[in-house]
Amino acid sequence: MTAGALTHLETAQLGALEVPVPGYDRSAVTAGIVHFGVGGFHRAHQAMYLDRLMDQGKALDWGICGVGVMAADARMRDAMAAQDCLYTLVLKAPDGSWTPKVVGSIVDYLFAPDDPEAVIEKMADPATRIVSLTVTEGGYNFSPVTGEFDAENPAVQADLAPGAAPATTFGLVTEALARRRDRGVPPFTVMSCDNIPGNGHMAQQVFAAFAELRDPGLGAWVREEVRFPNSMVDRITPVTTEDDKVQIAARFGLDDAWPVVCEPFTQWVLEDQFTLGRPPLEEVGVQVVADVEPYELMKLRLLNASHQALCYFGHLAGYRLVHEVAQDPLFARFLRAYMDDEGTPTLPPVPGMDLEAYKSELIARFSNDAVRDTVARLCAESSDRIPKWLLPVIRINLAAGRGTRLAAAVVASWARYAEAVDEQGEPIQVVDRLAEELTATARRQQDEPLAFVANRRLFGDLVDEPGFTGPYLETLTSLHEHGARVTLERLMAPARAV
Ligand SMILES: NC(=O)c1ccc[n+]([C@@H]2O[C@H](COP(=O)([O-])OP(=O)(O)OC[C@H]3O[C@@H](n4cnc5c(N)ncnc54)[C@H](O)[C@@H]3O)[C@@H](O)[C@H]2O)c1
Ligand SMILES: O=P(O)(O)OC[C@@H](O)[C@@H](O)[C@H](O)[C@H](O)CO
Repeated sequence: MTAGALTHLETAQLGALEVPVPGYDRSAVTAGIVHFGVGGFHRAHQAMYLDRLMDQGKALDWGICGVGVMAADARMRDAMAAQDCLYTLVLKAPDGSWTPKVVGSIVDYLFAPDDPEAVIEKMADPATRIVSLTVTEGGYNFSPVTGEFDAENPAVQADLAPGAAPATTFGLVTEALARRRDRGVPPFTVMSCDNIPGNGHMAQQVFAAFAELRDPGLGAWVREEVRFPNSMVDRITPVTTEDDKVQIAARFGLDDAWPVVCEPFTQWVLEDQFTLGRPPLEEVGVQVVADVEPYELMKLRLLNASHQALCYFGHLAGYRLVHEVAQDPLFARFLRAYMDDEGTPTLPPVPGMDLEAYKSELIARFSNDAVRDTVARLCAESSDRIPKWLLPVIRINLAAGRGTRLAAAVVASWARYAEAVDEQGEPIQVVDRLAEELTATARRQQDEPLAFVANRRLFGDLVDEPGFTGPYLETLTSLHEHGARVTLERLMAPARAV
């Protein structure tokens, strides 16, 4: 198909498209949700669930107004503006089939740096009943060891300065909550959809902490009056590539500035704690439960921790795509061994879940070669991920007197990766807000083997735990002497059946 035959994605062209489009009148949809962090995942997950409801003629007063606060979100602002906030979501199945749908549940997008006041007033509007978040693990601004809000962060300090126009999520949301309180409007619910243990509790803690720094009375009000449901969210959503856009144009004749691609699997487990109601999400497959924690722990310690287990070893072994790693039998055995021997024993019973089937499905999902998720995506921002997903597994197992051999090996693989030079002497681009510090410490470890994990802001007291440092050093030494593949072979010997 030539570029001339493409249909630009916009409202006026919906009738001309051959792919499924919103089956509802978008001009009748009003925003009831303000969402911070409109990236790939939000558009593959929450916005898709709302779109499903709207296709059934429901939840038309639960449209989404997206918000970007980071300078880089200007790109999303422009893409959204150019196509009436419409976008194509493509599910990529392992058999090579692509299932497209034009999603219409996002009806507005505000870029906070352009007009913070518009964002605040949108949230202060009584029509806004939920403010949801996918602002990454780093967006919660808390210490990985103490769990406390980092009030020293310069962006937070700037937002606390008297008379300052808020620029962070904390500043914007808190100002809107303050206006609602002053105007006698009940608060909206703050719904975190990030991969953080106890994401609702964490959101409550950091938003209340920020509000308290602004005004202790407001802090107490936020703690008491605002609801922060916990949730478990799951759908592997890689970064959209230029090739995705080219393929979508070729397969569907669609010119979409920023489509989203993802796996077919999706799961959302949510606590029913909403101050001003919620969309009937259970009607489109969301599991609404009283206690999300078991599901959340299952997902973070099996799926997300396994992602970290595969990415550094995988990169060092020369792989760049996630399915290549997961399809390698040695890696699949390692992942399954981590899940069975170390991840699973830390989990409480998970109601209604068959963990054996869940773990097998995870390996199959990672192996989906259509998704083309990248090892680089999983290696990014490790300092925000490892402390939240993997270190709790190590701590719990140490406290219970169980082994930590495999999880410690994963930490060692991160430490080796952070040296920023691979096994062939080629540079590794470490993407992490702490990259400079991490690489400097990792490069010292040839002489000072525990240098990397001596960073107590990330690892707490683990450096004092022989049950951790023993296997950690064993793997680190092996990585330096024999490389990733041989190290994994040694870790997996004698052979385990997967
Ligand atoms: N991609 C996935 O497979 C997936 C699956 C489940 C959950 N999630 C959750 O969603 C989050 C976002 O993933 P994504 O794939 O959409 O990433 P993305 O990079 O496409 O989007 C992230 C969005 O968060 C914003 N953001 C980043 N830091 C911020 C901060 N400090 N304050 C405010 N906004 C900030 C970015 O500007 C961007 O809009 C993940 O970190 C994770 O917690 C992702
Ligand atoms: O997006 P992050 O930063 O939470 O973590 C990277 C991946 O492990 C994660 O995105 C998974 O793909 C996702 O959690 C699957 O549901």
